[in-house]
Amino acid sequence: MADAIAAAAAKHPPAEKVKYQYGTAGFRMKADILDSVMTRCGLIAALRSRSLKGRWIGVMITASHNPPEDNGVKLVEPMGNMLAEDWEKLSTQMANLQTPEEVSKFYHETATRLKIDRTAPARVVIARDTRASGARLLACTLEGLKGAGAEYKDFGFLTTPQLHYLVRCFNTEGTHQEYGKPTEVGYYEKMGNAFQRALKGKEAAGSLTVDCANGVGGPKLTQLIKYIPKEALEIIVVNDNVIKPESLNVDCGADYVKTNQRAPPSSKAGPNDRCCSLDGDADRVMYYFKDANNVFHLLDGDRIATLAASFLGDLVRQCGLADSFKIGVVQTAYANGASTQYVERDLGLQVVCTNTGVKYLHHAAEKMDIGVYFEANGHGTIIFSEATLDKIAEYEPRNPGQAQALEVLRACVELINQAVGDALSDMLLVEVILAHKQWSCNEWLATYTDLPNRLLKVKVTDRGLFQATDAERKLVKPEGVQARIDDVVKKVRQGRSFARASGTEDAVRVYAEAATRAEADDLANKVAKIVETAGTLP
Ligand SMILES: CC(=O)N[C@H]1[C@@H](OP(=O)(O)O)O[C@H](CO)[C@@H](O)[C@@H]1O
Ligand SMILES: [Mg+2]
Repeated sequence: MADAIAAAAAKHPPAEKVKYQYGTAGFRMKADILDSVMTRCGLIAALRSRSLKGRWIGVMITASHNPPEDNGVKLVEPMGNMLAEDWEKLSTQMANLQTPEEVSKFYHETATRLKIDRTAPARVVIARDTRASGARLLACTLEGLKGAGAEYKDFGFLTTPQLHYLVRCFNTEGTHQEYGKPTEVGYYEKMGNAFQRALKGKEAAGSLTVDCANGVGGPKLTQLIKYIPKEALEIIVVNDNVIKPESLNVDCGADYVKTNQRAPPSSKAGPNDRCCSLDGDADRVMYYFKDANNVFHLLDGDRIATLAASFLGDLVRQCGLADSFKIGVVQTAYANGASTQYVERDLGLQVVCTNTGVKYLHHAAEKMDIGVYFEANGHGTIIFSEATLDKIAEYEPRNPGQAQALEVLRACVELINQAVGDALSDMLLVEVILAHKQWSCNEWLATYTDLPNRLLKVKVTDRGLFQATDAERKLVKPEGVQARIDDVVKKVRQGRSFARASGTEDAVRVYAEAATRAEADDLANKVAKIVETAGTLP
């Protein structure tokens, strides 16, 4: 075994002078320096599975919304969650070892230290997005899996959330928590059925145009549509060209729409046409439309969270279960202040703010009966605690009104991907809610008015100097910087601003919002200046 591991690692030596890091979203960088990382992730995935006595672990090869020449890999825990933090560290250590012998030694020493039975079965589910480098990187990963003697199932092309779904299905098969059929078709059937049940005869008003970022979401949505009757919802698929992987995320997709605050230039949507954009691996979704005056409006993750929280709140009340569960909303500091206020004051629900990165939001949501969590950029989902799920399953309605609401609630539980944020599932949920409320995007937009805001990136000598606290809303280091930021913020009406080091890019991000566009821009620029001065070493 030791030799097989070293032999696998020997096939792909690491790139010289590169420091690899399992970051917020796994390893993500230029695809041409990832070969060694993939083989070693294969080894780590096998070891992780052995540490859990052969439960299935997922490996997803993707770089999400990054440019086409990038790629990456993330590992998935048995219930479809993100990799445990101590295993992120082990992955980083493994990726940075130089020789095959060191890799083999590290594998065995880790197994001994963590008391992992090296003869236990190792089982891994693997899939990839549509990037050109994916086939090569898959082969590198398989070498690691074979080197470690793992059993694996290669599902070819999948969206990231589909892979998470499969992992959870395999690990819950035959238990009372059975999540679904562990096949790609099983995913479509589950979504399609739940969508129709949740609609309960309601119809979406007008069609929905979906920009698939020229990524894996395109062909997968085309499959999913076969399970959705056209009378219930007409979906128009655009930017689904996966034959040209160099067009992935280029001038389209959720990140383009969010960053540029505009529709993809290729969009042919007319006034009031409901549109949304997925990202490259279909775990983020952004809604938007142009109003009658051709003004563009974005309905981002905050909007999806508020829409879902208000709908679920209504359903729970209609079921007669209002006193049984507390619904909470989890946001990051990037959530628009108007959305936070809307949830707390208008919906009367609790809001928790966490660090940036979905794993933090997910963990906070796990502590709630029903936890709605979304990043402003459109990544999120809703999770129900086990006690909540049991109660919903066992509850006996007392009248026809309650029975109706309960059916919709149960269908929504099925429709929502409990494992991870899923653009296709989130999108269908939004469609269900709009159909029930008989709302167009205009009514959705009218629930509250976003505060004008600005997000800037500041280059500094060492972003490690910037240390934040209080869900990253305050800087503790460099000393004195927060006081200077507070000083400029307090002069601005409805002003709020913070700076934090990015976890994925070499920069410090500055966010500001205020009563008017001019004030928000001015505040962002002032805070950026403070950061730049503090972060530039003489
Ligand atoms: C402001 C912002 O959008 N930050 C993004 C970005 O993190 P940073 O740590 O800000 O670079 O990438 C993360 C991973 O995709 C995503 O979870 C997060 O929301
Ligand atoms: Mg993504």
